[in-house]
Amino acid sequence: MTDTPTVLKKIISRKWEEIAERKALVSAAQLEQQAQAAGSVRGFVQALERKVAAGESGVIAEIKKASPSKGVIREDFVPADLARSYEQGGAACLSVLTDVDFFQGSDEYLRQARAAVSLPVIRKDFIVDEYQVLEARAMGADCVLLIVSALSAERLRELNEFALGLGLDVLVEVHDAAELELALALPNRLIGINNRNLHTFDVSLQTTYDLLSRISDDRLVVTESGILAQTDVVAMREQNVNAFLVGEAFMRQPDPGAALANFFALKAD
Ligand SMILES: O=P(O)(O)OC[C@@H](O)[C@@H](O)c1c[nH]c2ccccc12
Repeated sequence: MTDTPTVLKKIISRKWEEIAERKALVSAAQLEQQAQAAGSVRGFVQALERKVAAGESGVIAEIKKASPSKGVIREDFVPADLARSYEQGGAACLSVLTDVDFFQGSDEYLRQARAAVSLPVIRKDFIVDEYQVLEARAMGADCVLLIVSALSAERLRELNEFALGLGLDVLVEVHDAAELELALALPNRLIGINNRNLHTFDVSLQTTYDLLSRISDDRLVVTESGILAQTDVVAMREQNVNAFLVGEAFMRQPDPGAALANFFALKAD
């Protein structure tokens, strides 16, 4: 019996080809020099902490043109304008998709977005190799995403250490209890719970609620994907989830930053 490749598996196998193509153009040694020459990082975790400590929501606002499940999400796509709009709307951080083949993203979008604002930025991609972490640091990212379901336990630990060693923050993303165990074995402050299953694309906010009780207060939980309405934000905040990663709901609005401000304009009582 052969397994039907899930979307995540297709993306990962293409990722290895992409890495080989890129290594042929820029060696790891060259990239290391670029990473060393990159300026200082903007504290990604710190920016979220600051919002949450002030009783506000820490919002990671995503710049995403398209996705494999939704196709093109936004036609009018100028990363620097989107970044400024998000900053004005009160985002704590930005997320920029850099995957080319499945999300129509680009490294250049990350550079353009970051240069337009003073917010920290996460490179949103499918990281499986140290080379991509070096790329992230070299292109100016402040944080990287590590998706537990895309990695072995050992690779997760190695890539995490490598990223932290370069001064990057890391958002470790989980989707179920087994993945969460692996994430909790790391010292990281941030735990992302992806409400979207990357194998099937099913989305349920229940994913976050189900995993919450297993996570102690020394972690900062980021609920990711499928936050579509202010009622979702209210429900999450009632469970003491105060950090959010939101893309599509903002990207579909003419003014994404204004949408963010509306979504999160909640009186803390
Ligand atoms: O557009 P949404 O449903 O608000 O989701 C944003 C973000 O969580 C989603 O893009 C995402 C979360 N983890 C990922 C991993 C890879 C690619 C994309 C993602």
